[in-house]
Amino acid sequence: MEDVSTLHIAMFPWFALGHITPFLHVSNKLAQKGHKISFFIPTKTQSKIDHFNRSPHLITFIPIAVPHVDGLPSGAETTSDVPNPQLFPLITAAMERTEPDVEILLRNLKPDIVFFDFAHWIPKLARPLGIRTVFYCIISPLTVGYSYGRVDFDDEDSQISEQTFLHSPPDFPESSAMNLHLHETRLFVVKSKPPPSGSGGGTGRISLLHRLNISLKDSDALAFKACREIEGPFIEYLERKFRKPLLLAGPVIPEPPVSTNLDEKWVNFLGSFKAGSVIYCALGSEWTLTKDQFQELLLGFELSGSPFLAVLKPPHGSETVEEALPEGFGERVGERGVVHGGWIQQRLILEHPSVGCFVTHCGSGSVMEGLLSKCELVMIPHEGDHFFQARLLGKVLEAGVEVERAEEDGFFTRESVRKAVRAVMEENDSEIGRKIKANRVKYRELLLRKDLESFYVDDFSQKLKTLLV
Ligand SMILES: C[C@@H]1O[C@H](OP(=O)(O)OP(=O)(O)OC[C@H]2O[C@@H](n3ccc(=O)[nH]c3=O)[C@H](O)[C@@H]2O)[C@H](O)[C@H](O)[C@H]1O
Repeated sequence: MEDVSTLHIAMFPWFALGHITPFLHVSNKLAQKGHKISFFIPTKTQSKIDHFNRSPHLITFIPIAVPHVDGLPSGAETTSDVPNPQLFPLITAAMERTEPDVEILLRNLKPDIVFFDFAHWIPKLARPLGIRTVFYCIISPLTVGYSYGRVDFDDEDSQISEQTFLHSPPDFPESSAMNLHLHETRLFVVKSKPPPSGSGGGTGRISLLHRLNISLKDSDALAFKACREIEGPFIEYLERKFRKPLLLAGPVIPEPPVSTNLDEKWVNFLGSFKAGSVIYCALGSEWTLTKDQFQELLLGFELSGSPFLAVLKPPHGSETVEEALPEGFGERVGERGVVHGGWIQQRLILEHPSVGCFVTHCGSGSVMEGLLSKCELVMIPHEGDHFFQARLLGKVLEAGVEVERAEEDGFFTRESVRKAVRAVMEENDSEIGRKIKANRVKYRELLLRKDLESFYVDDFSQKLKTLLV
């Protein structure tokens, strides 16, 4: 019988840094168990993540040439290389065109297993080659459980509307807490419909949710970056839905940053405030606010009375964050607040003792970093999985507060921002605040438990081996 003491695993994540990076984090954990990894990566993108590779002797990057698709900026490889989300379908189309190269690589490299996510055609390529396929999902089981099976993609007449997504499936855990708001459902409608023609053609015109459904159905096994201690009921829900192995990689806590040096500018700024007093706000790598929401958010921080550091892209229609600031804002907040338009060392900022509150869009990376920090959490979810992460943190785990928004258009006001921030920062003054703080401490301790991560990585590694038997 074949020796399965260690495996050769190929990784083929969706061409977005929010996916490539967590695929590399799980590769690091698997390499610690001795598994060899061939990591398929768009050629120029490799330099952006090289520094996360903790086991270069076991993790080899395999460059993938990304074909040009009309309408994409020259050289664009991932979603972070395009100026707006309307161009994401073109990235999808470019990924589809790598299929012949991926097939040759799989044939030549002969891995035991391939991990993939949105490239729904991987099982079809891999099966004849005797390679097992794992749909590795960096978005939560909760999100997948809520979204799966809502639309019959084989029925061309299937009607898709906001109502399709408004309520949880019948037997869904915590169903009333999970129901989406009307403004949130629209995004799911968009993600259910094929992108418009002129989006690269071919299978690039399969909707994102359709892709997800095919991947879930056709793969040999499902695997999630998740743990039962946090998402138990939702994991059990998926186990009931899919009669195939469901593996858990655990929280997959990224290794600490190599550099321990926070830029001096931020050391000086944060160092001038007392412990736990500063609000840090960042909305991930993809979200650009409208100008009025950009201003409401900042006015909310101003009203809160706390010092703040807001890391935001210039809003739509503005070249810089400075030109978009509310009238008289700089004079009023003075040294108390900074609005920064560039990239920042988020993990180091969150570790700074002066930072007491993290206002997050609930991207999966930021949620984990927030839970691992000592900060209180305020959630302003932006899309897809963010909504569910926000409900999970706010309503199920009761470990943070979500900013209230208008049902119809999702608009949040300065007052709703102020209210959420004050609720967590003055936790000692209210029963709800005290409960949230206690829960946040509980989940931080849980995630930092040494045996939690090692249990999941060991178990994940073992169960992957059984897929070969
Ligand atoms: C497809 C989508 O990718 C999304 O990525 P996004 O960048 O929005 O958010 P994070 O996962 O928090 O990832 C953002 C990452 O960037 C880091 N960072 C951010 C801003 C900054 O100034 N400096 C930093 O170091 C941050 O620390 C985090 O690790 C999400 O996954 C989402 O769940 C998924 O659906």
